[in-house]
Amino acid sequence: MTLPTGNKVNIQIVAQLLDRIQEGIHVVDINGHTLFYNEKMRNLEATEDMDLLDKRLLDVFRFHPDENSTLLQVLATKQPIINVKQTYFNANGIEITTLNDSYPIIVEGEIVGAVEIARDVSTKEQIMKSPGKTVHALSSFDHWTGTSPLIRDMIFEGKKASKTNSMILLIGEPGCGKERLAQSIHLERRLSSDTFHAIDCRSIQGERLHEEIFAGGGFLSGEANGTWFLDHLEYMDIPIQKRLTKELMEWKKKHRNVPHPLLYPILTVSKDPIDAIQSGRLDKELYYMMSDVTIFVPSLRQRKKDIPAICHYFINNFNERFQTKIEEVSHEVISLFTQYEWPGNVRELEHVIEASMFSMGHENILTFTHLPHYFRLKFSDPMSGAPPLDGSAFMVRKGKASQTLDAFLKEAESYYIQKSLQYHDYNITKTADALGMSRQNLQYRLKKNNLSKIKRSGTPI
Ligand SMILES: Nc1ncnc2c1ncn2[C@@H]1O[C@H](COP(=O)(O)OP(=O)(O)OP(=O)(O)O)[C@@H](O)[C@H]1O
Repeated sequence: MTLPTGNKVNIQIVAQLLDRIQEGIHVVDINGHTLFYNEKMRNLEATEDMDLLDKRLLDVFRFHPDENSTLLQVLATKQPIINVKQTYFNANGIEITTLNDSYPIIVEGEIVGAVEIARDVSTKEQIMKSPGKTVHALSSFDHWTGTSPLIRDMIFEGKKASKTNSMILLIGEPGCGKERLAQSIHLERRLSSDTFHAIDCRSIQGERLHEEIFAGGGFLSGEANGTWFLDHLEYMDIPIQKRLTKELMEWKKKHRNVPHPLLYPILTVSKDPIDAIQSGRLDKELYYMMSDVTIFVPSLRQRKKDIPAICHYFINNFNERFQTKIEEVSHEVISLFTQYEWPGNVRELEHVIEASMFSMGHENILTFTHLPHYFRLKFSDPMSGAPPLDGSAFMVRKGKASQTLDAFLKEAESYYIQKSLQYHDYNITKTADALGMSRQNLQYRLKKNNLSKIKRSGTPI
């Protein structure tokens, strides 16, 4: 049978082809509205379950640390922007690093839109940040920051588990401290530091992972000793999970009554295991076999009370590393941190503190203005008295009849101008430049949208 032809069919063919490739593709029209978003981009941003048509403007607002959206810049300058590295936390709290190329789309000499091509380099980035598998500076239970009941329970469970020889399953969201807990259990068992081996199934897959686990010297080779920390099982291919289940069952039978086994497996899942089983990412047998001793590591949002102590801990660490003398985080920032949901958990907080301290001069108190731009955009300046700018507030309103497109676009314009002003520290010239309009035009729109009184702490615009 020959392929049917026609524009509609051609578009479908191209869309299906683009869904099969390993680069994320995002195409916007001249107004910055999303026209196309391929499968890989949805995976990267963890937006698989979202109706992107409802999220168009939020896609456009996906600003990254210290950078404006490259797609919007290409629309404004009509010039390609190549090889821009962007690191951010996606909707599932996973840290993603991409290398992006953005190009204008030109039709008959006119720019009609822009395309972003994102190469996922997260795995390489993680390997560069943590070379080698053996960790030397391990954290013990004495170094856990936080006193909230959930953390105290977790430490209690961790110490209890370390008195057994059982295999241990840790469940918790990305960045909440599962590896840190595994290290503490390892040290509590009085095993030597250099026998803590970590295998991250997120960065090692296929044949290599198979070798790490089953080949000579590997985890289940019978020659290994110490703690084997097998991280993110839900990323392991199902056939490897099935083989692992069989071999771990054997291991359990053999070691049930051995007082000092050579091997202590600690495994992790960073998703709800029942969801992971239902979505075909976790083998049911493996889960039931390894869940005799299960410890839940709380997310940061479940223990917000610990945020000030964790900030203090990171400030001390980075002071030592950067030779700085930052003393504290302002009350306003602590209050914003407490409102925020932290999808990337303690690791995300660590990144925010690190980036903020990097941007500080001789000040000794970390305030709102030091926070990374992408993070500030999530809130309004606590000093300005303006209400927080929440995209969903105008995008989705329960119980409100749908409005005309015209009314919606007016609201969207007002929202976007406010966001841009905030991003550019309320500087009219920079905001007008970024929006691709003259100062006069921006001032007219501020007036029209009743925004001319918006200002940053005491500075009239
Ligand atoms: N209670 C804590 N006090 C201080 N630092 C912490 C605490 N919990 C976690 N961290 C730090 O947060 C970062 C993330 O922790 P860790 O790597 O253990 O998380 P994880 O749950 O294993 O993450 P992932 O699932 O992404 O591998 C590390 O730098 C760790 O040292």
